[in-house]
Amino acid sequence: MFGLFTPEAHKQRLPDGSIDPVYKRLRWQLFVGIFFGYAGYYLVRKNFSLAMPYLIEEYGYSRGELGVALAAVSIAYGLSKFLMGNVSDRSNPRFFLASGLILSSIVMLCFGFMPWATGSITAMFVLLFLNGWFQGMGWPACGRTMVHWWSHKERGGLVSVWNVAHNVGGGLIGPLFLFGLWAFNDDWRSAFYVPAFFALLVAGFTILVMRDTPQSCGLPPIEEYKDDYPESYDKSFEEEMTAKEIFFKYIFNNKLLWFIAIANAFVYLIRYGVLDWAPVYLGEAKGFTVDKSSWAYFLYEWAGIPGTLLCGWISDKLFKGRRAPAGILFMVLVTVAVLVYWLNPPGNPTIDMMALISIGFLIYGPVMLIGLYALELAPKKAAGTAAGLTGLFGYLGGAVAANALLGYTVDNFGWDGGFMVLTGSCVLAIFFFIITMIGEKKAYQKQQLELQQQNG
Ligand SMILES: O=P(O)(O)OC[C@H](O)CO
Repeated sequence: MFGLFTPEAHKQRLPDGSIDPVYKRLRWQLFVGIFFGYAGYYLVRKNFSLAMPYLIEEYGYSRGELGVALAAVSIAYGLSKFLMGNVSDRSNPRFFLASGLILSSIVMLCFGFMPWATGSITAMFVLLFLNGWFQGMGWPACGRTMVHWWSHKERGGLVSVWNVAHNVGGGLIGPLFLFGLWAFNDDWRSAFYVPAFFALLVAGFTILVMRDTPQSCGLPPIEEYKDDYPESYDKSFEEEMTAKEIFFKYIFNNKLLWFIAIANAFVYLIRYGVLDWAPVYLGEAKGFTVDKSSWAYFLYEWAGIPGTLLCGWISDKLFKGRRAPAGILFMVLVTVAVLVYWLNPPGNPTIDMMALISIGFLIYGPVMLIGLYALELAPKKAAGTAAGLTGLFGYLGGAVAANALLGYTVDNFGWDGGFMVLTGSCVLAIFFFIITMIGEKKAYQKQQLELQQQNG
């Protein structure tokens, strides 16, 4: 199986006249592959929550027990995005992306068709852990494709458009579940097998459309094609690296990467803290009914789409490709929206909804920027591992804390305590973005100085 992942050998360069049309066609084809591929991953990542009410009713599991099982996804995903990210940096994304999706779908088919799979918390924990692990194969494979096929200057716009794939996939699981209930006589297990079926179709599609590097298709590297070279670029950027080289040369000693990874932990605490607790908070503290809070949940996800696109555009155009200032701007606005969501007295549901939608609109921009920035902070053969490090912090630090720490805080200190944690996270995320911005400026000045010295 691992032979399947081996990066494809470079092919003889195509004649000059074919390079432009082939590059253009393949870039469209690959974008469709990674967009639908990653949306497919979310179909089989977030669907377990839909089955939870039925698991509570039929099997008598407590919320706490299911919460522990669910935490397995975040723990495994955080570890895997980093470790499988490193494997992905040395693998052909055509098969790597599809393999993770197929394996994740198989786990969901087990939940759908094997009664033992939902028969105990241990079985669910193990299966969800496996699912989280396979899920970690998606982002890095898409990242590898983006850094090999789009040049540095193009990536702000590209990554922000690609990034909305996860909102599209995450938003589709609700309607798919309704379709499953309608098509399969109200069988709630369709929450597992219907998205798994669609995810398998997507996996087949990605195998058809995905390719490895431009050189494996007889094309020049993207830097040459677009005449857009990163400052430190040299020929060695085109050679595949060993795991040791990636970790020790480009990841562990990369200070800016560590700062954005820590910022990501706080950003993810807000992303999942607000999202996962929205139905409970709105019901308990603001008197929302279930259907209203489900809508709020859906709108939070889809508001992220225009917000992400706007953030990418602002970062590229207003801040000339610098990521940290756009991150700071959006996080300051997130803080304001979190304060409104917290302090708005009960009885003003429109303001609550507006605040929640604003958080959804604003938070996915920084989420995207951190992923994009990670891709930019390492050479392209180490990009997946770099993004993986931010995922490790985001999920092991942020998402797990969003469930466990927030739940514990709300139990012991009420919603005011919970919102103090969320507001503190906003402030800390901004703080780490500021440190990154200072580092970003220093690195830029150093590069300019080196360039001046080289030129004369
Ligand atoms: O939370 P992840 O790892 O699925 O990433 C979501 C977004 O794509 C981040 O850029």
